[in-house]
Amino acid sequence: MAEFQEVSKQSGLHPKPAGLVLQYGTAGFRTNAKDLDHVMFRMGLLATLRSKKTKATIGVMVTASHNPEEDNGVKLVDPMGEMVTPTWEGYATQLANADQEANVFVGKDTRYMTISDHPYNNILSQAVLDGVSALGGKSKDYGLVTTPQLHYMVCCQNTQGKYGEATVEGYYKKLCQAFIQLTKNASNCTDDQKHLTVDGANGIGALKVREMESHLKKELHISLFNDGSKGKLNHQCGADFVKVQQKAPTGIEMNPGERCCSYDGDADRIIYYYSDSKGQFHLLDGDKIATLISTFLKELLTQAGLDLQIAVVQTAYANGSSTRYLEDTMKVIVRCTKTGVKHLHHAAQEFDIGVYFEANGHGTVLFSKAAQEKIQQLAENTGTDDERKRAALLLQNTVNVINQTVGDAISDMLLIEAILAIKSMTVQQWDAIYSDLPNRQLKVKVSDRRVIDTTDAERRAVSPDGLQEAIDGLVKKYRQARSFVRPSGTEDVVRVYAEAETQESADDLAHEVSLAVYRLAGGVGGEPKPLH
Ligand SMILES: CC(=O)N[C@H]1[C@@H](OP(=O)(O)O)O[C@H](CO)[C@@H](O)[C@@H]1O
Ligand SMILES: [Mg+2]
Repeated sequence: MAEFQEVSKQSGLHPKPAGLVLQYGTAGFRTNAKDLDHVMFRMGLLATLRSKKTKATIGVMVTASHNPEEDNGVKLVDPMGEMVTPTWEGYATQLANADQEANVFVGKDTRYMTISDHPYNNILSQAVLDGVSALGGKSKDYGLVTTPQLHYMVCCQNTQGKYGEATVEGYYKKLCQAFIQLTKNASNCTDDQKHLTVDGANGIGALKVREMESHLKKELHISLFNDGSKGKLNHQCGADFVKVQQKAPTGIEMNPGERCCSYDGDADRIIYYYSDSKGQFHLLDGDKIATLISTFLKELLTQAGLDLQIAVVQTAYANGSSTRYLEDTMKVIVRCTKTGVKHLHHAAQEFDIGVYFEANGHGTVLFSKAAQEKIQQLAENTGTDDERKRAALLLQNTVNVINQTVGDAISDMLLIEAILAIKSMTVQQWDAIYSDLPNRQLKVKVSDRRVIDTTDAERRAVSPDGLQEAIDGLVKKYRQARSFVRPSGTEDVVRVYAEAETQESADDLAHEVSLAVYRLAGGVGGEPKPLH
């Protein structure tokens, strides 16, 4: 805290001359010495930040080398003595030229609010706001919002309102209007079709979906459970619990055949499920969602006569059946990236339409600028024939119901509900598009998980020696089997994934691969135990 106040106070003592713009050149900033005071101060700040980032000492050299005596300059030196990386040259230019107009939007979820009167989340977001103001930035505190809502606000702001209005009301209006326009195309939609059970994970998503309800004009009837009024955040509920445990969350009432969905704690993931008449639980994960959405989009593109390339981006955790269905039956391009949304998002940007979902239910759809323009032209062109126009309008509203900035449980839910309504599809029919291969995920503790290095989008291990050969040998024993291991990026474990023709085979394979990891990659604690 103290240093930020100091920064703020000090910053006023080193004002930037009005209108002066300098560029980080080949060798740093260089100009007449009288114009460099603010640059020096700010490069001090930048060097401090870079030092913290690299956990190393950073050099600042004040010199103008061979320039005339009245000039001076400054260069930043990176940890290994090399010049500061080019990306940071850009930051340096921006910081030196900043008219103190940093603008930061801050939001928070409901975390800790369930602990009686504990003000933790206020303290934390206030610390962020203080940090921004200490560096002279402007900020806007959105208070309680979902993660994707905050992403949406930032995008609205930086597109000068083209993406939408940067308010929570604006978000509801845009998404719900698009949803209502879409569902107008659902003829004879029954009350059963309009009903959805939502598990809010006792988090921010519950609050926000309730806030949004009036905008839906009764086109969707939501029964909300785990709304935070009594249960604990993410405890025995929420998207991650449902996906990993492959069972229904506690705290909800499920009737056979009824569609249910779960959000996660900050509402950027969604998972669907239902239980059949025999009480058997069925999960519809991110792969099923990606398949439903891409099927819908592909049909609309054909009807609209639009030649746009559509791709689905997955990770190694995608069920093998989903990949096969997408490639062989739907004939769409499928890409596999490393785990982590930033990788999927990046890959999806390369296509006219990129549908990306992690199996755990985090995902969205990206439309290139050109694709959006083509759709809009067709929708607005008066000469377009009726069928093409209808499809183009549906595509346009689909674009609007989607939060393209990031995976968004609420937006994804509205899109899925609209698709099911338009196609008059039950959750069972959706589930029957393809059958998941039984699968199992396990974790193995090792002394240093970095000994495992992978390649081919994490599907093959290149170290330690012998591990991949061992996995290959085990996989051969089972039908329709696949398995891979990778160090988690968020927990101190090695994750093991296996799928096979039967649940028993998937479980056995996962166990045997866990043993191989334990033996070859420095397992700690007791040996992994068989599941049966
Ligand atoms: C198998 C799995 O679900 N992994 C998750 C998990 O990453 P790991 O690196 O596997 O710990 O957390 C990530 C961040 O939330 C999420 O993007 C990812 O999908
Ligand atoms: Mg989340």
